[in-house]
Amino acid sequence: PRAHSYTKYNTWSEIEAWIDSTASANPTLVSKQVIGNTFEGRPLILLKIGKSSTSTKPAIFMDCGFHAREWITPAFCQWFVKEAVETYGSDTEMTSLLNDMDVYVMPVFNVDGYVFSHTNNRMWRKTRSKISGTSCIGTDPNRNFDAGWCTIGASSDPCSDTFCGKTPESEIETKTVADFIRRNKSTIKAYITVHSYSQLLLFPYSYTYNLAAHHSELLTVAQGATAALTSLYGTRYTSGPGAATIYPAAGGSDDWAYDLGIKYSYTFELRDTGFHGFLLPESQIKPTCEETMLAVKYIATHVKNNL
Ligand SMILES: NCCCCC[C@@H](C[SeH])C(=O)O
Ligand SMILES: [Zn+2]
Ligand SMILES: [Zn+2]
Ligand SMILES: [Zn+2]
Repeated sequence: PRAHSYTKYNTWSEIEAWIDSTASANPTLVSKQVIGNTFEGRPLILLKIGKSSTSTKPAIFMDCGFHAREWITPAFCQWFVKEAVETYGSDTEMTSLLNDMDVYVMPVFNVDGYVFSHTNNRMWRKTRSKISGTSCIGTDPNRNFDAGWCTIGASSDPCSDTFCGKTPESEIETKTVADFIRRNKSTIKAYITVHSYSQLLLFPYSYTYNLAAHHSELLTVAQGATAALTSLYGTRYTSGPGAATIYPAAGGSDDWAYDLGIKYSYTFELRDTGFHGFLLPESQIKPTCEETMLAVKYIATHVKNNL
């Protein structure tokens, strides 16, 4: 049977096994939490990364695999965890980050969709929920959050790839993560959601063209993060508010987190700009993850320094 590798697109079962082995191999830095189940009954799993402490530390929440076909994103979340456990104690930035904060990493948000994209349809995007009254399957989880829900850049057609759902948080995956973040909103200082592709670093709002209250700080931090990213291999990124930078899109997790009071809320669109698109070759996993680490560490360090 295939083994887990940080430089290949692992199957869900390989990722699940990796989660368990990583947590058990690093008991003082890593703990596993199952926070719920998907529509098809798979576990929704968080890894809590940070120097274990009896007191509650401020935290960052990062998720990958929102959209099934965006395979580079679970690869990045796995890479982040690898870098954290490997460089804690040697890399000063990572060490002070994990001493002072916790990072909740959700390697795969849309587990059912990720499995389906491996077994049936590589280009699948949505969840795999059954919707009453139609044979069409699934909701776009990034249109399903209660943030300007279904007002713009989303569809009320269940057969659309941007179907917003029958109601906000109709998807059990959305509700489970929203509940977790609501429960922990006093400690969660930043929300990062990792998508592909387009090479963008986006921040609120996408449900309106109005600028966020913290627009200037969010832009400055995004520009610093993308400059750090570009410094490694020259990969060019664009930063900006979602509506104007990519397209208007209501119901997004980033807008929802921001309006909940989590100021540092970012959406990444990783490599590339369309040559391979969602089918990014495995040869680009390492460089993509290495450069993205620089951007995520930049944001995390800014958050830590501005607690
Ligand atoms: N909250 C919307 C952020 C901008 C759009 C992000 C992309 C990722 Se594939 C989308 O959900 O269409
Ligand atoms: Zn996406
Ligand atoms: Zn995308
Ligand atoms: Zn190529």
